[in-house]
Amino acid sequence: MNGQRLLNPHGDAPAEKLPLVWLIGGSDSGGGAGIQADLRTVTALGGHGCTVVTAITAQNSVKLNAVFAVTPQQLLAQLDTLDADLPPAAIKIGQLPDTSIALALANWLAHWLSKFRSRAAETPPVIWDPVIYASSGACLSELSSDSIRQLLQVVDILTPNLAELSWLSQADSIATAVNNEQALSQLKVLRQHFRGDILLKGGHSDDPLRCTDLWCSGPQSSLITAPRHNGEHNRGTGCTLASALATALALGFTKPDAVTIARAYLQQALRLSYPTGNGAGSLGVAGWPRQQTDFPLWQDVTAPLPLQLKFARLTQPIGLYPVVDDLQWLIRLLPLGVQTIQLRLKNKTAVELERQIQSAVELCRDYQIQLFINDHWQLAIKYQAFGVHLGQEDLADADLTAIADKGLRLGVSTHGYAELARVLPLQPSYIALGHIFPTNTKQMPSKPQGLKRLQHYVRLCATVPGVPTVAIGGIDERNIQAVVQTGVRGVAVVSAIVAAPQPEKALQQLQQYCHALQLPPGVERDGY
Ligand SMILES: Cc1ncc(COP(=O)(O)OP(=O)(O)O)c(N)n1
Ligand SMILES: Cc1ncsc1CCOP(=O)(O)O
Repeated sequence: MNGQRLLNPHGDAPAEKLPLVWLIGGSDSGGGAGIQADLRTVTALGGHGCTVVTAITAQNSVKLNAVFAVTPQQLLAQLDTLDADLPPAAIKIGQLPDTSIALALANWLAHWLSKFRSRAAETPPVIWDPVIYASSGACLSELSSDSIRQLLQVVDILTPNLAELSWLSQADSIATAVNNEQALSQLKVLRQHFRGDILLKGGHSDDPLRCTDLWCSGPQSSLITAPRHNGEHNRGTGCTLASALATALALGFTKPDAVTIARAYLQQALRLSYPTGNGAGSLGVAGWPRQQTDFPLWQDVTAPLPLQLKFARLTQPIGLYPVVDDLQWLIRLLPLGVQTIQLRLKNKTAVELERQIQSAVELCRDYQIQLFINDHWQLAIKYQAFGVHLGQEDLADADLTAIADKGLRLGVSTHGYAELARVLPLQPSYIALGHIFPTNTKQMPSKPQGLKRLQHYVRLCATVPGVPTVAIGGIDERNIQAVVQTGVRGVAVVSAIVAAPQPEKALQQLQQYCHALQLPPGVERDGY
């Protein structure tokens, strides 16, 4: 070691406390699964794991020889001790060897969580990976239905596989896929006594090519698909997925983003898996997932995107990208050397909308400027605009096939990993990443992403050739340099130009910081 400390993948201040993740589960003497796999995962993703051991298992890569449950007293001593000094940002539960341990944990957590609720404080998310069988097939958990019901009262996210779903819903058969009738009816039964979210894992489904999981959160269901990894060294996949999920939640990611990160982390770990003994080996450990090929495809069950379409590419670098709400702005700003601009018309009459879009297209054609029309894709097609900018919700309603077939470019808004996993495979003409800083221009349902996350998103998108990135939200002359340094190809601004005392001057000043955006690296030569 050269004395340097490892950096948290999502922070550059190693002296800061890392988010704590409590790992409640069994020890695997072989080191492939259980608390050993959990600890590796939490560390790799930038958290600090604390352990509450529920059982000692004697296992190697071939066989499970014995399970020794701790006593409820030993369990409670560990929980109380951690609670006194090391408060968790998330809790992951794995193996619960018997009913007495499950009940002791459920009661302890119910009491502990009620203290948060009485202060109206947010509770740390509790994730339960309900392991019943080791991958060798040996039984790890024998729980009464009453203890399962009590546990489900204190759990926020459940991560069963198909066998565990059948166990939890007391069905007499195991479904063969996460979204067939059998699985859906078992989920319905489970949801009668579980209020939280479910990540149903499809690793044991009958699809030889893909591994598809189902994320059920409130009324929304999404399919999360990745190529199936057919290697034999796959001990601890469930533990790794659930502890990655807990860590991403502890780091402050939204649930869909945390699920996406966890799935990408697992895919990367499977790709890097290695042999240990004579049986199934262990998963590799490699830190924050960065390659798009490790990220799953995220699809809404009801509105999957048509991924076979080919959108036209940009013809110039994006550069400084003003987003304006009236044609008058185009007339003022176009002569100043803008390469890309967006007309984001809100609250206009139908007649005015059409008039402005038609004039804007003609004007930008004269100046050879890349004009994106926000939302109004029918009018953009009608007047042959350079491109359309759509939000995530708009994607389901718009005729993407017509946009692609008519040669219009497509820009898409994203607000995190799950949305990126949804739209990166679509290969739009650019991807907007927002909002980076607080903004007063638009009420945002999400939190600002900040520069660190922006940097991660930019690097991830850079692994998909020809899809440049644009940063948006709260960008002004105080922070634009730092934004440009993340490697984004465009910087979209609204108020820093249109609310400036001298908009033309503000635009020219901001442009000066964007020179680096004019020099696209070789990989993007086929399309900016
Ligand atoms: C470059 C760029 N990024 C994001 C947005 C936001 O678009 P959308 O999600 O469609 O929301 P509204 O603009 O309609 O409020 C954008 N317009 N441009
Ligand atoms: C439309 C939009 N989408 C995400 S943030 C944003 C507003 C950006 O405006 P500003 O540059 O004034 O923060």
